[in-house]
Amino acid sequence: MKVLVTDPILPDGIEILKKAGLEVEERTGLSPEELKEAIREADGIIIRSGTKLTAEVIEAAERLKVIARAGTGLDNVDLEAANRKGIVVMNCPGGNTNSAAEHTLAMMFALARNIPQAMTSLKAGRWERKKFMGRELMGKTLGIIGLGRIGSVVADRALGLKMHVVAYDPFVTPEQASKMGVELVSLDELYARADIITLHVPLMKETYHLINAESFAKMKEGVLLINCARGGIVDEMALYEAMKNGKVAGAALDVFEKEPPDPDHPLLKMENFVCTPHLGASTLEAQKNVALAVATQVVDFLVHGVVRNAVNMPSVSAEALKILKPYIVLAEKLGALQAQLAEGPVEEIAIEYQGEVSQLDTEPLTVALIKGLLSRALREDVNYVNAPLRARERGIKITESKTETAEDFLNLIAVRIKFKGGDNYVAGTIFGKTEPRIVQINRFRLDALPEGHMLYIHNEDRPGVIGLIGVTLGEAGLNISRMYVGQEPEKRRNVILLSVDTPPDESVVSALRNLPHVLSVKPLEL
Ligand SMILES: NC(=O)c1ccc[n+]([C@@H]2O[C@H](COP(=O)([O-])OP(=O)(O)OC[C@H]3O[C@@H](n4cnc5c(N)ncnc54)[C@H](O)[C@@H]3O)[C@@H](O)[C@H]2O)c1
Ligand SMILES: O=C(O)CC[C@@H](O)C(=O)O
Repeated sequence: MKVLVTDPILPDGIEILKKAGLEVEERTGLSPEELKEAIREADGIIIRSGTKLTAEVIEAAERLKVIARAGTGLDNVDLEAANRKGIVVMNCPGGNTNSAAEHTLAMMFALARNIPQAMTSLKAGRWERKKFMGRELMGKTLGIIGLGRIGSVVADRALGLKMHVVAYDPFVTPEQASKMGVELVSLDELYARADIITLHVPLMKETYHLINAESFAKMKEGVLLINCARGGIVDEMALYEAMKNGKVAGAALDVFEKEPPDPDHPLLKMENFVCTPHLGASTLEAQKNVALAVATQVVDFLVHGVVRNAVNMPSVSAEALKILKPYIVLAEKLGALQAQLAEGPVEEIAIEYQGEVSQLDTEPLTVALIKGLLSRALREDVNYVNAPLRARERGIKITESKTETAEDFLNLIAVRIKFKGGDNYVAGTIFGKTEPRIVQINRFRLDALPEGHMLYIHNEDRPGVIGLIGVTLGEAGLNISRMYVGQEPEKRRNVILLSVDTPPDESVVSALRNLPHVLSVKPLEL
């Protein structure tokens, strides 16, 4: 398998890929056209912020299975296009958190003490001590927008500088914030109170131009602004205006809406504007962390099938996968069984996890079950990434419930589906630690290994029917490897589930259907 690396990552990471037997193609600085060509044959791609994976580029990939970001931000990847193609998208959060937080602090000091400007002036032969009067950080209020990984490290370090820290983050509780020593406030209150504002939110629809002319109007006179998160969160022209009219006394940007910014960008001409070319993660430590992390994740996924830090499918660690794997297999087979039993388009799937399995992370099992069900109709167009999306697109309602105990079994996955015109119930369990079994199909209780070519037969409970079925299959050269027979006494009906070594063709199925007392025959593939 081939991994394309289109932004520089440290050799330590490349080594890990090669040692795992992956072919590595390092090609940086590609044009969009060159990227489309290079990605065509890749099984995985590793990127940083320099590569834009647009829908058009992703569409050009013919066997791509994973997009891995050596870093955090995924705003340069068209996630929807990746979802549509069933490509796993993963990042390496955490590896550059400290570096990005320290860069933010460096920017804060640079702004507060005019370090870049003073240095430029001195290097130009001037000695301007009066001009570069600074301000202390101690006692000032720092407003953090986005109290996630980086925001909280910045908060911790700022508290060490004896600053007051207020933060706005709608997804953090006041209790969580207060444990960090941070006061959670509304965005307007943050604008009103902060002497310095720093941004640590991802760039999304909701955060695009979050800082705009209206927000500057609500800020304190002489506020300092720092953005080491993503370009586009700040409306750069509004910032320019706010700096020109003195509302913002200084601003520091590590990131720009367009990278690199045009050389005549008006902010670059402002003296109180400090900037770096997207260096937040550019430390040896962070680059080593992300190179090792991204390479290990890609190897884990391409070579061992283990998914970590994926943003578009449930992530499962290697340890968890060992426990979950048999249930994933069972869930997928239950989905496939339901798809083949359904006599109309599926409208609803209700999954109940009972007993031991209810204590596990069942999200991957639900995804596997949906995949098993939809694979019958959509084949290669559905996988673990896009299965829930495909189900939603088809208007299928999915519900999941859990009960701690399972009657008669240690663990049970029960699935009822509603389709146009009826419903079906199937349930399965894991025997021992790894053996999947189907234990119920509607009211028929059984103990069947869900594997290979099977026939699901309803017949009237009369002597000789099973014999006739055996003879018909034997005459067609089909060997029965397993057979499960159950009764529905009140209707005097039998249900037979049998496994055959080779798939029965249509003539055999129709011969079985024509046998006396046989009511229905359904071939199944599990
Ligand atoms: N400059 C660099 O080189 C560099 C390096 C690393 C990360 N980053 C960027 O820094 C940003 C933060 O990274 P992180 O690892 O801390 O991410 P994170 O996911 O840990 O934290 C983001 C926080 O933002 C909050 N949030 C989301 N929407 C919000 C909104 N509308 N208002 C307020 N808060 C909101 C979330 O609840 C979360 O707590 C990302 O954009 C990332 O790409 C930049
Ligand atoms: O690739 C980089 O150096 C930038 C990384 C950073 O922006 C991130 O989001 O992790």
